[in-house]
Parts: sequence; C-alpha cells; structure tokens
Amino acid sequence: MKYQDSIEQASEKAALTAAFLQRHRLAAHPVNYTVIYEYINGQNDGLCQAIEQKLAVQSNFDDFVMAELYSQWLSPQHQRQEELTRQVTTMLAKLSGTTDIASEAVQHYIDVLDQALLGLDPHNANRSRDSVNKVISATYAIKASQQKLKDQLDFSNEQCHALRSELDHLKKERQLDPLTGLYNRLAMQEHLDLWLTENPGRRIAAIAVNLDHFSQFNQDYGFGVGDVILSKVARKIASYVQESGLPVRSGGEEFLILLPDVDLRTAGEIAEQVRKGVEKLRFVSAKSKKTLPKITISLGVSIYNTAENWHQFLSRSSKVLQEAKVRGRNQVATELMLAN
Ligand SMILES: Nc1nc2c(ncn2[C@@H]2O[C@H](COP(=O)(O)OP(=O)(O)OP(=O)(O)O)[C@@H](O)[C@H]2O)c(=O)[nH]1
Repeated sequence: MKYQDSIEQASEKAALTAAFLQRHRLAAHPVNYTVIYEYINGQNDGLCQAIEQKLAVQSNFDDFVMAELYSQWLSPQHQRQEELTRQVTTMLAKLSGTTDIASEAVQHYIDVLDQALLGLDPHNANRSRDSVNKVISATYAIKASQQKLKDQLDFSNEQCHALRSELDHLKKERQLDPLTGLYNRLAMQEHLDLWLTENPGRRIAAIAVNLDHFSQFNQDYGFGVGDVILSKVARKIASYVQESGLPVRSGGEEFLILLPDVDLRTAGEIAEQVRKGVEKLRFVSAKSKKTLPKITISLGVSIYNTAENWHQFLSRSSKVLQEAKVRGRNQVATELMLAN
C-alpha cells in the first residue's frame, strides 16, 4: 500500500470512497474505508477484481464481506504471501543465471575435450602431453563450476522447502475464518470449483444455517458474548460434518455445510441432527455465571442443480433457509417446501 497522490488526488479518492460506502450503506470505519480506498486507488488487482465481481452479481456488501476482503487482499498475511512470491521469483532468477553459467562451462569443457582428442597422437608424445594438460586444467575448471552449481542448488533446495511450508501455512490460514475456525467463502469457492471440475454432474447438498434472533442476543448480552456464542455454535455445527464435507462461515451469523455425494433426504437428516445438537448447547456467562438463553438455528437444505451456477445455487439455498424462518424458526426446511 504505497500512495504518491497529491492532496487534490487524495481528496478526490477520499470523496469517491465516502460515496461508495454511503451507496452501499457501509460504516466508514478503518477496515471498510481502507478496502474501498484501495479499490478506488486501483493498484491492487486482486482486490479490484473481487469487488468488480461482487458488483457484477449485485452481491451485498456488509461488514463481514468487507472484513473478508481486507483479510484476503490487504492483511499482513496477504502482504507476507506477496513477499514470499517475490522471494520465489528472485530465487528462480538466480538459479536460472547459475545454470546458464554452468551450461556454458560444460559446453567449453566439451570443446576442449574435442580439441584434445584431435591432439592425441601415439607418435607425438609432446603433442599428446600438451593435450592431456589442457584436459586436466579444463577438468579443474569444470569441477569448480559444478561445485558452485551444486552449492547453489543445495541452498535453493533448502530455501524452497522453507518457502513452501510457509506458503502452505499461509494458504491454510487464508482459507479459514479467524473467529470460528471454519472455512471461509474463498475456500468454499475453491472446493466447489474443484468438485464441479472433477465431475460437473456431481451431486452436492447444501445446508444453510442461520442463528435465530441473534440481533436480540447481541443487544442483550453484547457483541463480545455474541462472538463467543457464534464460535461455539460454529464448532458444534462442524462436529456433524465428516471429512468429505465442508463447514463454512458464509456470513456474519450464517453458515453453510456443503456435502458432496449426499442426497436431499440424507442432508435433511443431517440438518435435523445439527439443529437438535445446537438446541442442546448450554451457555453460561463467564462474568455473572448465569445461564444464557438457549440458542436455536434455522436450516435450509437444497441440492445443486447442474443447470445453475454456484451463485444461483447459494442464493437458492438461502431462500430455502428463509422458508424455515417464515415457518417459525428452529426448524429445517428443504427445497421441496419451496416448490409447494
Ligand atoms: N456477535 C456477532 N454478531 C454478529 C456477527 N456478524 C453478524 N452479527 C449480528 O447478527 C445479527 C443478525 O441479525 P438479523 O439479520 O437481523 O437476524 P436475527 O436477529 O438473527 O433474526 P432472524 O435471522 O430473522 O432470526 C446482527 O445483529 C449482526 O450484528 C459477528 O461476527 N459477531
């Protein structure tokens, strides 16, 4: 994030940023402001593309989406990833320079050998000795250059292992929601793309989950307590998802469980188990030691239809979830209810 704008240019960008925030009903707090200022600034290609894509599908911008954009494109982790990418590029350039030099040295050695072979003459000991001496000195030279190449390769190999493990770690971190430890939407998109590329006709069930009357809970007990409850509910939800499935925090107090190769009936049964499991959770205030009210969730179950893109799929699954809310909350609705 480097800015070289004049006062006038910066003021113009600030005004555009404020207008964007207002248009999308976003508070001008530091995270939202930074994300949109960077978007208006236009230097961060990944961030700009992500926002353009959201604008193209008229997706909602809220604090959760903005925090996600910040963590994906502007956070220190993202900058560290960019730095690691730069280090890999530099290392590859160095390696390529060293192998070019080594290749030239080998070619030179081959030329010397060719000439020396021509110089070997059983009837002319002096000429032969001369040729052998040339081969000996060329061999020392090539040995030195090969040793240098080996040192460089060993060093690069070590660097490569360290960089790869740091990149793997960052990649995993980038796929997780920091509050709940569940997967984030970036991971969801990557998994969906992968599943559908592997098998475009694959059956994928989605269970959309939303906490009931959570705004009231936040109002009564505060956002901090709300956060703790949210992460406990998230962990409970994830405990019902086996390895092949994907538990995702898809919004502020919204979750999505993606289940490949699962039919509607089975997904409905899993949803009902999740509902019951969350309903049984008991929360006690760390401060007052009083029992907090029961938390319930509403769930909507749908199956991916190959004719739709995944935006349409997700929007349909959230409509099914709304059906569960309309029907009285703390229950599971399936897409069959939507059709009737
Ligand atoms: N504590 C906490 N609250 C959040 C977070 N993200 C969203 N929320 C809150 O979740 C609440 C969602 O409220 P609404 O969408 O009105 O829904 P609701 O009150 O749960 O009511 P229904 O969904 O209709 O049952 C808002 O108060 C948000 O502030 C978060 O990360 N932490």
